[in-house]
Amino acid sequence: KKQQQDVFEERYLRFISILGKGNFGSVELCRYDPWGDNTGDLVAVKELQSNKQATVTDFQREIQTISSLHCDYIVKYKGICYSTGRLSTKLVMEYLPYGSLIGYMEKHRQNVCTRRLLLFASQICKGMEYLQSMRYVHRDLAARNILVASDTLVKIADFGLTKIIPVDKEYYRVTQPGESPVFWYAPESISELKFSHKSDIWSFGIVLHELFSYCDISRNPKRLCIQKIGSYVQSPSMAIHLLNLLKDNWRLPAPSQCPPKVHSIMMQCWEFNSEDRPSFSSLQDLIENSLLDERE
Ligand SMILES: C[C@H](Nc1nc(-c2c[nH]c3ncc(Cl)cc23)ncc1F)C(=O)NCC(F)(F)F
Repeated sequence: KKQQQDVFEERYLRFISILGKGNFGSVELCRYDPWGDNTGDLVAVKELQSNKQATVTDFQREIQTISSLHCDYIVKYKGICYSTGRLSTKLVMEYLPYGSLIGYMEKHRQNVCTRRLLLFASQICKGMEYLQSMRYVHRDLAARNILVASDTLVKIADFGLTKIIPVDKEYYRVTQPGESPVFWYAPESISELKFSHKSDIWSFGIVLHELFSYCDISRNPKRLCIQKIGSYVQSPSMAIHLLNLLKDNWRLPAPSQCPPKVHSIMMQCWEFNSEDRPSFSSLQDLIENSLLDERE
């Protein structure tokens, strides 16, 4: 069942640095160096922080999910490492040296043009189209979960909240509200905890807004919503306030210098009724069409 290259021996995993902390795990930069001469590959190793049973099964599901995905626009699974000491499993993935999209934008925003933003958008859309073809709902699509592989390639990562849509249904209903901030959630996810390909589309619209805001922290979705609602409001009533705003047809304001066609794509992703939202394949065409405009 586990091909040989899937198993990484812990004694050859050399810790280098902490890359970041996710929902319930942390990701470390390591070198897998069986020859002990620093010629081994750099890898990203995710391990569970807390060993609460719920998260162990969630982590097993995350490993199951990412190991089943084979797409240029999704971070690659490399294998697992059975940590004897910690009695835990570690997830070994490819290491993307350009880091998170948010960090990349902070550093390079001056020379990222509209065409490159649209290229990144179209790659995320292709990754999501593939995910949908496997009947997965990501449920946490956000710029913080996009990695940069090179100046011209981004990949979707972090499948900690990803679920499979049952064959007889169009959506997945979670039992308790998740950790992910509601500012990326479709209305039906806030009000009924329903997640579907169409709720991923809503989140894609939010990611488009983040891209065209160059992931500027001062204008991120959470900040803009809280400014509108009032910072005195605490969650969970924050969710209700946001839901009422969305019902009243308030939406995130267009980012400055955002091409009108791109803003119109965001607005289509943010149709209140999920069936009025575009599919990832039609989104692909809308983005390619905007890309053509940018060429003229
Ligand atoms: C918790 C971890 N956080 C971070 N990871 C990296 C990173 C660089 N290069 C990487 N290569 C492979 C991986 Cl899996 C991560 C990184 N950089 C900064 C981080 F804060 C993470 O997984 N974040 C989700 C996502 F990967 F989508 F960004």
